[in-house]
Amino acid sequence: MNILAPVRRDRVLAELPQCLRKEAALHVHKDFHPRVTCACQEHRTGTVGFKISKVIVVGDLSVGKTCLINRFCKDTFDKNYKATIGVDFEMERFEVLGVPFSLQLWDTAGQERFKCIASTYYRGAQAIIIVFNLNDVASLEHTKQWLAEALKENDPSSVLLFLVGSKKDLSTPAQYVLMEKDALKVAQEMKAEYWAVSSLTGENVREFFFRVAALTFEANVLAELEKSGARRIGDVVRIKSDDSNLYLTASKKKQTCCS
Ligand SMILES: Nc1nc2c(ncn2[C@@H]2O[C@H](COP(=O)(O)OP(=O)(O)OP(=O)(O)O)[C@@H](O)[C@H]2O)c(=O)[nH]1
Repeated sequence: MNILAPVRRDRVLAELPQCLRKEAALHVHKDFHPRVTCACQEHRTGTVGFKISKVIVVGDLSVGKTCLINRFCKDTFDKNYKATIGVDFEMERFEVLGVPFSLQLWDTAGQERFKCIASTYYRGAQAIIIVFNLNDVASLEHTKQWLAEALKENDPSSVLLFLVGSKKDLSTPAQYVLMEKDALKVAQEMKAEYWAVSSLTGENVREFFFRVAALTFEANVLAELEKSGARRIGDVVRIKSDDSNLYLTASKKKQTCCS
């Protein structure tokens, strides 16, 4: 019995959404990994279509975590601040390369007094979104601490990281350029993919969550193929690439089929 809501037509991904900045991206390939595309075509994605992947959203109080999730999931924006007490979550259903895929987006409290409740929900995340305010440099500085706390509960070698600058509508172009320079450095150090968004105008919000869904899906399918013994020597490995700041890379030999 399928108890999940059907996938909305505007949540269908037939192509890999591109990164915002090549300098700080999880990878810059134009398409999904060929083995992932092939596995989807051949209906060999195992349990991926039935799984729900957990994504946690962390960051300082009032940086705009709730607004970011609400803009994407409900297409709403509330200008009044209401602190998140503990946690809250939203489910989002996608269809990626014809395969259903679900994300559970966990909105956590940034306020110190609610943090200890929130941190008990960090475990088991496949992706961590660390949000800072593009107009508040302290909130960028604090992202390292948020990451460290979230990683205490998760496997740093397999979790996908995203560093998101919020409230882009409040920055002048000149201020934005300066902040982006610092944010790219932080993202590179963390091995996170960088995004800048505005929940007020909606700029980049959909693109960002589609990218999160696509990369989480890709990682899930690759893990599933590996589990089912389909992995070949020289295939996808998670490496640190010093020259290019790319965090996921594929083999030099391009594969045309994954059978
Ligand atoms: N101008 C502008 N304001 C924003 C944006 N995103 C959020 N805000 C405002 O910032 C305030 C805080 O937003 P929230 O989304 O509640 O912040 P939060 O990070 O969830 O806060 P905590 O729950 O305390 O952790 C609210 O008044 C929002 O209206 C944005 O993109 N642009």
